[in-house]
Amino acid sequence: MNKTIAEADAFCETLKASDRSRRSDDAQLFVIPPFTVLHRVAEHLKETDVIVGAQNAHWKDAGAWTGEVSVPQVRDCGAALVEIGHSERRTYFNETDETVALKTAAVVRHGLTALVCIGDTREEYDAGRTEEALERQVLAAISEVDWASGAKVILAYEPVWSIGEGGTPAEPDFADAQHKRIKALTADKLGASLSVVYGGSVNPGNCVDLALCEHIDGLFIGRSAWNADGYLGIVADVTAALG
Ligand SMILES: O=C(COP(=O)(O)O)[C@@H](O)CO
Repeated sequence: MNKTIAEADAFCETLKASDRSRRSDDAQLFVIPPFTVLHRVAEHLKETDVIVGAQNAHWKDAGAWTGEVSVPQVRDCGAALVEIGHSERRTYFNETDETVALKTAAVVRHGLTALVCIGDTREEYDAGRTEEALERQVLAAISEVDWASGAKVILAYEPVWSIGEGGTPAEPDFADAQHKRIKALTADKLGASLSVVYGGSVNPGNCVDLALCEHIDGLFIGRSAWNADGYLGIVADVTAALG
């Protein structure tokens, strides 16, 4: 719940003016703005290589669901990707493993990429139940998807204890171990592993160490990327380190 229209415009202008040669052709950038600026940001960035996504979508295509927004609607606004199951949605808006499963299937059904967030709470982490929590969420997220249709699903490991103000960044080795397990689990269930990106207090000081981890396929950045220069700085550092 950040950015006015004017602020989103300024962010996009900086992104468009950025020196493309400072990053590798392999770098895939994405931004996931609020609904209020989704169409505008998608228009701004449509001639660029930056993917634009929505922060949520309902599992039904249309109907009497006042206040909700559907996958066809966000696709109509220019979204190519939809984030599902962020921990704040799970904590404050009663998002469950079941609704995450329905939403993930809806995103895939419409040909968009589902970016599904999973993560252990502080209590689960302290109790040594990280693996169990992640396995439960992964199995739920993939359970309703029609995998025969060329489904595009990316997982985001976002430890709840690492997100936002007061969050503790995960140690790269710890995050890498979770990613390794998640990838092995998806390979076992689907025949090929899903990509897994890491999110939670990613910042200029830890981005390279995280990105260099063998099983971390990308970074999902909040506060350190709200400012376009901060975002581009991390992209430049990471792509330089990855060669
Ligand atoms: O919530 C996220 C991480 O936020 P940070 O501010 O980087 O901790 C993730 O979903 C990216 O928005």
